[in-house]
Amino acid sequence: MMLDIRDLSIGFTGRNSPVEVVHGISLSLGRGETLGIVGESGAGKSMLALAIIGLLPANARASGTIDFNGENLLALPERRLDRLRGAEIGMIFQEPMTALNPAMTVGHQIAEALLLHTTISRADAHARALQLMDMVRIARAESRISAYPHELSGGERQRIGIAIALALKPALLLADEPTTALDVTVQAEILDILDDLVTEMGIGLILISHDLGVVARMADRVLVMQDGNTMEEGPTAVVLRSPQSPYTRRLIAALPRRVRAGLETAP
Ligand SMILES: Nc1ncnc2c1ncn2[C@@H]1O[C@H](COP(=O)(O)OP(=O)(O)OP(=O)(O)O)[C@@H](O)[C@H]1O
Repeated sequence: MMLDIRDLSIGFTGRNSPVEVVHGISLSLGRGETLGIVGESGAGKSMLALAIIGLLPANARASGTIDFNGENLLALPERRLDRLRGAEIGMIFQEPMTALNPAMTVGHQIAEALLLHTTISRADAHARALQLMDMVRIARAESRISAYPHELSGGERQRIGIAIALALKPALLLADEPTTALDVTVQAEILDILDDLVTEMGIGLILISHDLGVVARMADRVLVMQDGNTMEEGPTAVVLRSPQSPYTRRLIAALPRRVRAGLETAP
């Protein structure tokens, strides 16, 4: 397995007693697989993703192991983590505007990821930025490459976020509510792009969402979290067809009827 998390707990130290928000989660993911993590606000989904990429808040403490290709990410020195981040593990955030630099053209931001981590020339980085923009299906990339983030739509900004995350061909992509801020139609396009990347590039994708409908469409396996615990984990079709935990049943029941009907007829 590319990623193998065992007994991961995350807590916050504070003036009062320490508070644990993730309690002994285990999961694994291979290349070309999508794992959906679903659960309501405060379940600990984002903390889990931040622990994997080594970006937990300063007052957070994690225990357990996060084995990524044979290395325990929780025990790596910061410099090694810095290299892994971006190069081997990419992350896409909910609100692309806050992840992008408003004062830099989008082409420049994609190229910068390449220039920082590789010995590529400026001209090649520019050409590669264009290619990446094509990959995330930005029409007329040549004319959009010199646009600033505010000149793009929300969906286009999220595509740029994905292009940056992909620049260095990571093996693992973490997407935390990547479509929550977007219109439904744009949401579907972004999910299709992510789905294609998993298939075509063999990326392992962790897709985090509070929306079981989104996860059900995308994920091979699903992990249901509540209050920092795993409530249920298994192949998506099995979990949807015969949910074991009352919490999962409630999530399924809360889906719009049309979505539920679609899930039942899905392969
Ligand atoms: N810096 C912090 N200090 C203390 N507690 C925190 C801090 N950041 C987050 N938490 C707590 O950690 C818990 C898990 O938060 P997390 O953001 O992982 O949830 P989530 O499932 O991603 O929810 P959402 O969908 O709202 O982002 C929450 O109870 C939150 O209050």
